[in-house]
Amino acid sequence: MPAIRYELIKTCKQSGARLGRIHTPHGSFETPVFMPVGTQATVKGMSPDELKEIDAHIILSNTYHLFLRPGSELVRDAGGLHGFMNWDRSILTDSGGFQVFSLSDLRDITEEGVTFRSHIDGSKKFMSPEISIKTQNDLGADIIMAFDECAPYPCDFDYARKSMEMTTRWAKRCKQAHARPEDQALFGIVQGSVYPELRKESAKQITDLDFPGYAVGGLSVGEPGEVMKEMLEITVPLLPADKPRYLMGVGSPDYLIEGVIRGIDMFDCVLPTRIGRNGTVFTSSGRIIVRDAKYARDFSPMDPECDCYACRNFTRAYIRHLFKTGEILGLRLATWHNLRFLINLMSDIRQAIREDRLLDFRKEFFTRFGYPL
Ligand SMILES: N#Cc1ccc(CCNc2nc3cc4nc(N)[nH]c(=O)c4cc3[nH]2)cc1
Ligand SMILES: [Zn+2]
Repeated sequence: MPAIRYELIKTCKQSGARLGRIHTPHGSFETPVFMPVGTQATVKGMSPDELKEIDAHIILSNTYHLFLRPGSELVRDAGGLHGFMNWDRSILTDSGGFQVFSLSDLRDITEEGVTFRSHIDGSKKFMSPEISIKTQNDLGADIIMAFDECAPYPCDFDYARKSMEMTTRWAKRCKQAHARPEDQALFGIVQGSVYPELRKESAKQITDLDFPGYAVGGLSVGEPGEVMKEMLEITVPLLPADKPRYLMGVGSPDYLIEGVIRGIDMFDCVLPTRIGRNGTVFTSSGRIIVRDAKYARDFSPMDPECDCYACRNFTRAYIRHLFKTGEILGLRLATWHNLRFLINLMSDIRQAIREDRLLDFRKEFFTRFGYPL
């Protein structure tokens, strides 16, 4: 009995996008879905009850951070991530590959694994496919990710090829090391940088290993948006239609819509929570920097069309005041709203798929939000 089951409900006649449902040991949820990021076993500024209030059904946490602090054995002994953070819905953990490359320095990558210095205290650490999987087995997430190398952008073809082939060898080692495939679904990750031939090869090599779901990695790393879309158009059709497809690190409204149109079911990104903490919020007519002086006497909600707690109870003037005075509630309300905005966007996208009008929805949304068509 596999740990998760993907149910394909409908394909949009206008765009080819999919409406689905993923069933996990901690509940099921509709797709396409946006996953709030809770890097260190907490979505910054949000309690589990508040995440449920905004209708979040799956959150992401990071192996790299929890491996360094507090350590996966402590989390295991606390009842895994679900017990430790008291979240009884679904969790996905990233494998640490990307974070090692993006957060720590003094790295040494070998076939065996990666030696790096902790970004916390500079101490020398080592992570391998086996250590990543053992850590994720301890953390107990419903969906875990293969330990991969996310090639830097840009990189030359030869580096990308060598890196992609090592990621495939590492993926095999992850499958072998995985202790509980019936409880935790291990997703493979397709690499290949921005080279079509390598993307096709990686998709074949990774899908030949037969995982319960697949991620498109190596994107949202600084490449032009057009290149990301091209890589999706090449890669996604090579992934099995009866398994979830997850685009890692993507979360701006335009690329959520573009990714769904190209067959992606799952997304995660720190964008809504990170820019929220800096006072930038989404509204139906584009982003606003709510801490700007122009909102000092603006007694309207952040987004008049939003149903969230922050927009129903507070004004831009008040939230600007909270940011200007460094009050924690400001960060929380902006985070709360940005997450609810993206969760509502995914709900609108799912409804557009049901009604076979996702391309029309894109046009309407891009026009109102101020994106170029
Ligand atoms: N604010 C903000 C903000 C900060 C960073 C980003 C880029 C996130 N992009 C990204 N995350 C990723 C995670 C990943 N994890 C793994 N294991 N492998 C990847 O190739 C990978 C690729 C990614 N690309 C986007 C927005
Ligand atoms: Zn709101």
